[in-house]
Amino acid sequence: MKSVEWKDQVLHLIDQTLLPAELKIVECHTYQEVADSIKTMKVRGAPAIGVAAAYGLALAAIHFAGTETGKMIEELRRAKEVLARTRPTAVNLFWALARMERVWQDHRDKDVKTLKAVLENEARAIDEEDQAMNRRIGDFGKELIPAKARILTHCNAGALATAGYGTALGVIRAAQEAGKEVQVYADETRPLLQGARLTAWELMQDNIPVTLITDSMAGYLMQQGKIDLVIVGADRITANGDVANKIGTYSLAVLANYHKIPFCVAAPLSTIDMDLRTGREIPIEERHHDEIRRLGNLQLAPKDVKVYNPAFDVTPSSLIEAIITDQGIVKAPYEENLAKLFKGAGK
Ligand SMILES: CSC[C@H]1O[C@H](OP(=O)(O)O)[C@H](O)[C@@H]1O
Repeated sequence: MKSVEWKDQVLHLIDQTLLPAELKIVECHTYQEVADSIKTMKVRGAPAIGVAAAYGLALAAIHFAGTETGKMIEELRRAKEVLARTRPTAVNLFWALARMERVWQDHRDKDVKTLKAVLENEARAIDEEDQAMNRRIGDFGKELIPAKARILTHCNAGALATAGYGTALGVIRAAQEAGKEVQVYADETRPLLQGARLTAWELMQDNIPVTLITDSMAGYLMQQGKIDLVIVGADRITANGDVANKIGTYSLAVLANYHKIPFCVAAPLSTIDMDLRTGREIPIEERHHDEIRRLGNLQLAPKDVKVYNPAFDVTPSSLIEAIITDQGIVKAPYEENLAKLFKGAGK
């Protein structure tokens, strides 16, 4: 399953706002259409957002009509600003944009045709590398999964949230592929229901046993001894191991800690922001109030009720058992061990 697919210089996206009722592919021919798809959550999930943005810049390059490289770079800078303003929390977006900018800076003395080609190739590389990273995350992470495991996950950190295979769901896939007996509890993940709409759908496509629960049930399942492990994705991890992820993640981490259940995070290195020392510095996206007041056409609350709608929260590294990355499993002390990981990866 490819949430983002580059075919004939057009970006094809699964419109995730329509799942599970409808599997519809939308085409993006311009970087503006990519930016709109990110803002409106047609494509979502930190790695998928980064890959889509990279292809957005490839589209900006391909559709540049001029002949001067300098003018083309000006257009690319404009496209980068538009894409950077779509969503503030997932660092993969800014990581991908910065990587694409390094490519056009390194080739600023080349002709327009060459620059178009190298940028398209770089976006493809980011796509392919993300898929490979997720497989490695799965390979490392499956070692943490017991032979028979009841796993709780939050939101969607699967193939739909990445270039393929998934991060948290990639670990679950790899564990099942290794013959482990996994059973997943997916909480619905209000307000946009990525768990109910996307994770439940995605796991059922792969015949991975999944039970849907409401967000408020997680504590009760833990209290009943029905959860062996919690595993989630991430949108940004800071140098000390604090993790920004979908709103509700912090609550799960506190509950898991209270019940002495391992709480693990799966993410590629492109989600780790070593420029931020702690989670307090992570910009948290606040989304439209109607996402809470309404559910599609259903008015759930008074039209003018006051709303607070942060899309993410920050889990302190003290509540995290392990961060599973494409370069290996990291445990506390996170500041020291994440720095070692980056050094080892030559980053
Ligand atoms: C594999 S990272 C997925 C990450 O992104 C989700 O947020 P959103 O659906 O708003 O893009 C959520 O935080 C997931 O854990």
